[in-house]
Amino acid sequence: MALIVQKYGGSSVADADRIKAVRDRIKRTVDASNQVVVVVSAMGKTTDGLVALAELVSATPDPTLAEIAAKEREMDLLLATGEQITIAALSMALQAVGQPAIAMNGSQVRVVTEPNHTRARILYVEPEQIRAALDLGKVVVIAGFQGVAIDPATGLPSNEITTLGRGGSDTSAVAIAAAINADICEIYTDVPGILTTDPRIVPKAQMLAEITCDEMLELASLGAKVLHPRSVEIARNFGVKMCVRSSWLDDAGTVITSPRFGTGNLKALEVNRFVETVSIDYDQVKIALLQIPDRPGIASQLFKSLADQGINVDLIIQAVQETEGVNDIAFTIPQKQLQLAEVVTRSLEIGASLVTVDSAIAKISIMGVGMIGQPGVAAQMFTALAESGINIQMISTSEIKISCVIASTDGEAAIAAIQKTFDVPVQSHQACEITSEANANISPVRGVALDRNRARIAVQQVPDRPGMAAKILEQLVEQNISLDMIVQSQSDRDVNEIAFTVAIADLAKAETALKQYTKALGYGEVTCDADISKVSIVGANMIHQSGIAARMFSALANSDINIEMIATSEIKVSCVVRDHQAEQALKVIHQEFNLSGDHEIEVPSALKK
Ligand SMILES: Nc1ncnc2c1ncn2[C@@H]1O[C@H](COP(=O)(O)OP(=O)(O)O)[C@@H](O)[C@H]1O
Ligand SMILES: N[C@@H](CC(=O)OP(=O)(O)O)C(=O)O
Repeated sequence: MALIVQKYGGSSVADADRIKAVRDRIKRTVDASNQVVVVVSAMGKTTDGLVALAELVSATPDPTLAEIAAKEREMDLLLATGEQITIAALSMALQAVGQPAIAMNGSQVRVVTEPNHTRARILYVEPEQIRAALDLGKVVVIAGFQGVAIDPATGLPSNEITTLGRGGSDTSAVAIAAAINADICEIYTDVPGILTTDPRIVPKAQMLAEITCDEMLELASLGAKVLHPRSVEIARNFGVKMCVRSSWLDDAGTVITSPRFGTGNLKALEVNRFVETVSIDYDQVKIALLQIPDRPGIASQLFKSLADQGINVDLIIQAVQETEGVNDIAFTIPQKQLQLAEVVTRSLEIGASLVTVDSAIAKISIMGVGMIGQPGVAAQMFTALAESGINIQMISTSEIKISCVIASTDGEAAIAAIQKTFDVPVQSHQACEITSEANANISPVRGVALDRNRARIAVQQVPDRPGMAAKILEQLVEQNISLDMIVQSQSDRDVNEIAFTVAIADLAKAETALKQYTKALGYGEVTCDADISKVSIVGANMIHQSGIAARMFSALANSDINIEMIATSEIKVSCVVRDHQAEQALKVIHQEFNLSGDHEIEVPSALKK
């Protein structure tokens, strides 16, 4: 007998017929001698409807931060009703066919969360009531996406309802699976599994039989909404076996593979150690091209020429410039390839006003899956460096890694400062091999993701001195705003631009918070742009092959799509493009890496509209 958690998303329980179909699958699973815990989302687009209702009755122009915060408690009460409808209906449906079942909402189970409304993290899940109901032969049907806040004064659960953030019921399911030590957590949705990209945009996207947690984390956090990234993080930390399947089909789906056994603390499910290691790499040189024309094809020409010479580019950063029509691009490469890279870069006629080379640099990185959605971690890192008087020259972030380029003479002090702040071991840096034979056959790009829910904020004329990045981020951390793709441009002046992307929903709050401190912190204009999208490629094997980013940039350039921001990590490359070109961007990149299969994927919930 296996203990199985099955999660059904909104599309799988959208109406009475779908609820009955789900009921039948659950019954079959129980009849095959398994114990089943079911986690469900709100029916269809119910949550969207509730959000729209809140907007209709309470929207105010230019809300203050206090007004935004005041609404969040009621918002949670409202949104939590969606899942409550589904649990009651599904439990009744099961009982009607003779299957004992009990419906429980997040506070009845005691899915205990931080006291943060609208995006609470799960602290722990009490397993006792679930186990007791299972022992009575019942199917336990639990509302996903919601919990009950801890009371910080007593350390006990309060009566305050919280929600986990949009898409959060995958996270509820995996957290519950970890807490009850389930054999597997199955995520049922409207596609056959994880595909190379969203089949609603590229119908011939291909199924992946397996995907690693690391790849899935990046894909999910870069916009593949099929899984909530925090659910993958918990699966990885706790060694929860996980798969994604269609609730319309009996196909096996995609298995999410985890490289290690779980070591997490069940009393701090989503608030484990955020940062796992720190590493420093002195074998890097920074090349910056300043004030190059902002038009399609520039990045592609540059990185293609470097790739043609076998130069393995590590960090690439392209940031926004205060001057219209020009950009700065900076990148790092291994020391031994400097001479060649310099010749290539200087011989290109792409109109850079200046090419600078700095070989006295080091790249310091912190890593950890727990960093996802934790706005405070980057700020803590930048503060640790600032307090030691260390200036950050370049920043690049991914969901699970933050890298800063600093002067190599600051290397030891930087490691000491970060170890003190995060209490983490130093991981020796492993230089990456260029195209090893063993890896040559595995596709370097496994998936392409699009995130249309992001907006870009650029803070201009930031004084180039220690502590500025940290101070800027702290304003956002205070508002609990998660940001990603933080890029700080290289500059020949004594000011930098710091740009990042935030969820569109957080844009007004972020803008208000940052504008409040313009004078006090001495930076220039804060500009916001909600008309952008982020398109990314992901693949664990990318690091072993040079020229992958160049191919992505070329595909975009050939379609006349301008790249407005670039950020890379070992396993992903992300580009910001204009929103109206976003789908086209995704399609041409998917095609460039030959990711399409030979038949079209059906998305049953999309057909119904
Ligand atoms: N790489 C991908 N693989 C599979 N589905 C994807 C991918 N990227 C985006 N999607 C989208 O995710 C959708 C499933 O997520 P979601 O709508 O949240 O499902 P549910 O209703 O089950 O919670 C799919 O219908 C598909 O359009
Ligand atoms: N109903 C919530 C939670 C959720 O996870 O939904 P779904 O599984 O349908 O993405 C939302 O729409 O955000």
